[in-house]
Amino acid sequence: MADAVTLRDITVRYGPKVAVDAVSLTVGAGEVVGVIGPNGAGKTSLLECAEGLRRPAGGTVTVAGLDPLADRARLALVTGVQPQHSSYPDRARVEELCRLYAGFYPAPADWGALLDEFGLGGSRRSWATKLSGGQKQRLSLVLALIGRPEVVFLDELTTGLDPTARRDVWAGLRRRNTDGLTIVITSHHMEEVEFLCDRVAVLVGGRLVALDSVVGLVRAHAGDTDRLVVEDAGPGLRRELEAVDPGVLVSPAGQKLLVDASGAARELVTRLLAERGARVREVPASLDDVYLRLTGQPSGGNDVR
Ligand SMILES: Nc1ncnc2c1ncn2[C@@H]1O[C@H](COP(=O)(O)OP(=O)(O)OP(=O)(O)O)[C@@H](O)[C@H]1O
Repeated sequence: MADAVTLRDITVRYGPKVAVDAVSLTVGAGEVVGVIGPNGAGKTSLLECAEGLRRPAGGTVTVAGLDPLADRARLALVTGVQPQHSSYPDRARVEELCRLYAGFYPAPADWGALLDEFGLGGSRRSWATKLSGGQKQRLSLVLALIGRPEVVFLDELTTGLDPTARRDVWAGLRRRNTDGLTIVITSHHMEEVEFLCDRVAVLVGGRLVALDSVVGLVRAHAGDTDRLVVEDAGPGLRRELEAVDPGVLVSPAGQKLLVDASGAARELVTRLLAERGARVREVPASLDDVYLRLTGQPSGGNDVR
């Protein structure tokens, strides 16, 4: 697989602050790569170097065989960018923006169909600035896709989108990826990254601390953190479980309890649950667990699957 994006030893500085510290990352043509990490980890700064929006203090970048800064005009024809925050002119309707963007490219996509696909068909005549946060986010995705790019950079892809819209966006990107689109996303939603990404780069404090498939990351960093789901937990069971050991974490999830326990505490928990006749199943460790391990903080997602 040829590389669509090559970032080699990229360093970004803001004054004395090192925001990205010698990060190397390649993205194969047709691959989907996610960049995750806490706020301020350097994800946007790194992407901006690939998008031709920022000159790194050190390192080299190639995107679709081009130098993003020297070949910016050509790069714009083959890449699409969904920035983290979009701002639109005050008096521009959605359809006017689409028409304007379509005019930049030699063979643009059918933007009416794109608007329909991403749930904006009824908003064609709306002022872009008056759209809701989630609608603005979807418009910026439509604008990123209008030029039929080879590579897209999507910064916080579905932040602010309702669950149905998120799934529509994922499905739309999956279809395009099947047709060859290379996708680089940043996201704080681990479920999204698990669903979409072939490989995941984890940034912490500007450094690349891990890069692998989700399965590889889980195996390397969270192999011993399978969780227990207790079905139909009776009253009082949560307190009993928490009393087993201070290291036991119990979260309520509807009628269920989600239990994190390892080592000796896990054995005690398992015995207690057997004594109480609880129905228990194991959920494999997930990217959430990897994130927690590598960053020391929860990702915000804690779904029982
Ligand atoms: N224009 C700027 N001037 C000065 N410092 C900046 C600038 N942009 C980013 N930073 C700093 O660089 C670091 C990395 O920021 P960046 O936006 O790349 O992180 P991020 O991982 O994308 O964060 P988030 O998840 O919050 O979007 C942060 O400490 C941030 O405060």
